[in-house]
Amino acid sequence: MLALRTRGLGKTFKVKRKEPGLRGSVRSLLRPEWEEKPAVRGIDLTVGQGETVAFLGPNGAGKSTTIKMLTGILHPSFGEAEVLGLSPWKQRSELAYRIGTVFGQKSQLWYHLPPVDTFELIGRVYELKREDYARRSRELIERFELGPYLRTPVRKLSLGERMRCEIAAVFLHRPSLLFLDEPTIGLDVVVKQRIRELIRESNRSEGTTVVLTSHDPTDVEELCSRVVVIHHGGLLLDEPVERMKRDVLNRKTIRLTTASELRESELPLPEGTNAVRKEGRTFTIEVDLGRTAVEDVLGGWIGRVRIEDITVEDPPLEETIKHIYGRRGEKEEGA
Ligand SMILES: Nc1ncnc2c1ncn2[C@@H]1O[C@H](COP(=O)(O)OP(=O)(O)OP(=O)(O)O)[C@@H](O)[C@H]1O
Repeated sequence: MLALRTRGLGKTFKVKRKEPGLRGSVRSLLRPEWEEKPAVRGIDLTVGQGETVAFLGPNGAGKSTTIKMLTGILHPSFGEAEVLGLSPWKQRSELAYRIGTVFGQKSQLWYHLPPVDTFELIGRVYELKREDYARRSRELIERFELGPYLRTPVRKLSLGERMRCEIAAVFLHRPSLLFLDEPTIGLDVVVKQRIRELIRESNRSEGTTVVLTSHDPTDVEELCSRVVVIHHGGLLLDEPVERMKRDVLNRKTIRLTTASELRESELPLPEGTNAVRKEGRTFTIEVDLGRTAVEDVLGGWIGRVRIEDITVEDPPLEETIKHIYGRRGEKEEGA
């Protein structure tokens, strides 16, 4: 069964054209001129029930606009969408009973109230039967280990504690489709891991469909089986995470600061590595894990290079997307 399907879904915003300077501001106030700004350029997408899909793209790519159309917040300019068999903008309140949304940057809990009060409120808004609400909230409080924070006003909770409550709250009405927008933003590594486990477990035990946006590659790797990349409002890539990992995430970035000035030619770089930047004494080196291992690269420097500092990181998602974009461009040119 399909959780959602879109055909040629798009949104064009009408924005005021503004000329520079004070005179321009006054003119656009008195005699505004409008221009069309395409945000989403016609997306075809299907997501099956129970799938876990990462929805990625650089800032301004059109992710939020797409999610807002799929949740009925925005009316599209063209195209069609069906979410759980409903039209999001025509049957918005019906849909609200069946989906859940978490925005990492915005809280749905009442700031001055303890989470337990918001839970009660959500139970009433979604018209859950008393005994059903009691059973479900008990189960979630246990699973998310919320006991210690339940009666503390939200304003006094740490970000990690609050996010656990946020995610538990969204599961109260048993949504069959979850939209998670940056659910682990700003959290420390341990809390991020716990949040991911809880989302994964809900997907496994309740078959909840998950559509996630995140700038953290670990969220994508650990939570999703499929990745959809949007760029300049259009679909760029739609493939299993495994394949993307093999092709693109199979890289690490090493940042090496040497204790003394070193020319690029003096740094031993084995096959499968590529020095992409040198700023002062800091080199940025990309490692293709399919061709060499990070420890072999580091091993080649020990005793030969005086090292002041070294870090090993995943390439930033923005770079990964640029890499995908480059690869696609090459394919299209070659076609
Ligand atoms: N209400 C609006 N009016 C005019 N333009 C808008 C509006 N909302 C979004 N846009 C524009 O549409 C484009 C897509 O924005 P959107 O917020 O969907 O991107 P995004 O992929 O979610 O980015 P981010 O990762 O930064 O949240 C951007 O160029 C943005 O400036």
